Amino acid sequence: MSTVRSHVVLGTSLKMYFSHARTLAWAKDVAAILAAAPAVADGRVEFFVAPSFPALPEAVRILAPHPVAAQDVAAAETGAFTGEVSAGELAEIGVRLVEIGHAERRRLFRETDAEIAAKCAVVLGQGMTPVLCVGEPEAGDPSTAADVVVDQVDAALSAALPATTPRRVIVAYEPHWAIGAAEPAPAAYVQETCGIARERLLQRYPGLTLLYGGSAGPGTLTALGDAVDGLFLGRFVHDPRNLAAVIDEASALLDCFTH
Ligand SMILES: O=C[C@H](O)COP(=O)(O)O
Repeated sequence: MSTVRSHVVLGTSLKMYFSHARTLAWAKDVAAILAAAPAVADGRVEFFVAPSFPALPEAVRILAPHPVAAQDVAAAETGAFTGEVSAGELAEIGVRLVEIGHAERRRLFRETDAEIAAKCAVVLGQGMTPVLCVGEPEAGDPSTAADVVVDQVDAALSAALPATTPRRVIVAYEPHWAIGAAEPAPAAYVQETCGIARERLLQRYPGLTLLYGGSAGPGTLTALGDAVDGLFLGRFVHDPRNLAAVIDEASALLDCFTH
């Protein structure tokens, strides 16, 4: 497949894997990697990280000017919701993106489409970018998977984002069965699913950025070609050297296109 791209978006969630100390040490290593990458400096490769809530303020400071994301947010704007964190407070401390509807939140915490839609609305209301996670629970065929993706995106965004609003939205396509696996979903499956879904979604969400997530790492971006705008990474960049390898790979793909 040809690689036609001018910009790559890479993000990662640390989920609940790291201690506070390890998160900050990892963020410092990553800040150094980003500072040394020309394609990051000139904006062709964009990178965001979603650490746990307590690490957010320090991560914002360490990784600046690169954006930091929260892994979740309250569906309500404010009030008596013990244990929740509001979109307003996240924006106040410098968070710029918020992950919403991850497979683990849908499955383990029974998060519903209505809650996910409400979270998207409060995040957009605060001027932040939702990183909306979607994907089918079980492996099937790409056309059925694309239906799930389109339905989940519509359920999350159609009320909060009128069709004419060119607001940036990041959709992370993560087949649930490929998360925490030994390897990503087969490239041909992802390419076909994303191709069908993107065509249907772009008409309604012109600011759409489509990422692939699920056991992604070095080699995934090259395998996927131009089917996605980037990757939502997990375990395989816990070692910062692997993140450096993915950034190098993204830079090489961009160089192929621009030279
Ligand atoms: O948030 C990231 C995704 O769920 C992927 O995680 P993973 O690469 O560890 O499977």
